[in-house]
Order: sequence, then structure tokens, then C-alpha cells
Amino acid sequence: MNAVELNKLNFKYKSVQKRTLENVNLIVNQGEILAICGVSGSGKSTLCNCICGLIPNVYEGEYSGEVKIFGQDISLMSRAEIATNIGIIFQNPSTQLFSPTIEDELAFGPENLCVDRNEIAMRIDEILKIINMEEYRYENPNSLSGGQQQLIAIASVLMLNPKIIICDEIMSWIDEGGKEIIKNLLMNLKKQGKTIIIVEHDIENLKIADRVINI
Ligand SMILES: Nc1ncnc2c1ncn2[C@@H]1O[C@H](COP(=O)(O)OP(=O)(O)OP(=O)(O)O)[C@@H](O)[C@H]1O
Repeated sequence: MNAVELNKLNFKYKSVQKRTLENVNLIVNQGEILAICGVSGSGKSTLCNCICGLIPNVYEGEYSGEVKIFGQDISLMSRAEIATNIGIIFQNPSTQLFSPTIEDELAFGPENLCVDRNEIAMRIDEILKIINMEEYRYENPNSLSGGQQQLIAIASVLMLNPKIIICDEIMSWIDEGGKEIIKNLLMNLKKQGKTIIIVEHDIENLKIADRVINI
């Protein structure tokens, strides 16, 4: 089954004259790493925001067409259903981290979905192990490097165990060492069957993609 299917998708922000997305058709296969490239302003982030439901739920504008997630029309899915299917990580990790400790940060998403306390604690153990940051559990996210913050942003998305992970230029502010760790993590997630969509410019980072498209 296709992880994502976009049919005749159009979107125009309320405040601009021209459509940002015009008749976009796209299939993302389950288990692939798809990279989206394109010049600045071509609509890559807008496309990601449509795939994860931020458009039209959060951003106002004229929207038409269809977004399907594993065959299901996203407009018929609840916010909780969307959040447990798709996670999105943005360019600047500090805009995504707001809790006093990393433990609180990781617990925030599942707590909002009323996941059991013990289950949350178990997931935190597991995910901190995956990203090799167990000793940072009680640290403030602001005390971390950019690369570590981005790993925590990814970890907070993984807490909901989404099947699809969207990474919108997540490596642009990260040093080389951090990029390697993130790329390895994304490749491991793919091995576990996750579908990954990355917005990327850097040719080195594009090497992890199975397929690259231009918009
Ligand atoms: N919230 C918004 N309100 C109005 N216009 C917006 C909004 N967000 C983006 N746009 C406009 O939509 C167009 C596409 O923006 P978008 O951020 O999707 O492009 P992008 O390809 O991701 O760009 P970049 O590579 O610079 O991040 C741009 O012209 C931008 O100014």
C-alpha cells in the first residue's frame, strides 16, 4: 500500500495571490526514503505541511485535492490519528523544544494522547537508548548542542511511533558529526519499516534517499 498519495493537490495561502502548490500528484511508497528538492520558495515546506495535516488545519488558505495516508483520506482522520501516523521535524530544533527537561519533552506528546504513564516511561528509556542520550534525561534541552537538540526533536516524534516521518531540512543547522548520527538514525528507522520524507539541499545528505523528486 502507498504510505502517502496526493491527488490534484492545490494550495494558496490566504495572504498571497498565487497558488503555492498547483495540481501536485505524488505517491510515497511504504518504507522508502523520499527526498524532496527544489529552489527556495518552490513549496517544499508547504507540501510537507499538507502531508501532515498542518494545512489546512492550521494554515489558512484555499485548499483542494486529496491527501491519503495508507489509503485513508486525511480530512477524515482525527488529529490523534494523524499524530500517530505522521510525525514532522522542522529545521530549527529550538522551536520544537519547550519543556524544562528532556524527559518532560519526550513525555509531552504521548501524555496528550493519554498514553499510560508506565508505557511512556518505557518508551523514553527505549528511545533515549536508540539515540544514545540516556545520560541527558534530566537535562534542559537548551543546554544541548544543535545536533543533540535535533536528536531530541526526532526522539519526541518517535515517542508516538509514527509510520511516516517528515524531516523538513533538519540537517541545515547541524555540524558534520551530528549529520552523520542523524543520517544513521534515519537509515535505521527505514530498516524498521518507517517511511521517511526528507526536504534536503545538500548532495551528501541526499545519498540516504531511495528517490529524489524536484518541486
Ligand atoms: N504562512 C505563510 N503565509 C503566506 N505565505 C507563505 C507562508 N508560508 C510560505 N509561504 C509562501 O509560500 C511559498 C513557498 O514557501 P515554502 O516555505 O513552502 O517553500 P520552500 O520550498 O520550503 O522554501 P525554502 O527552501 O526557502 O524553505 C513562498 O513564496 C512563501 O513565501
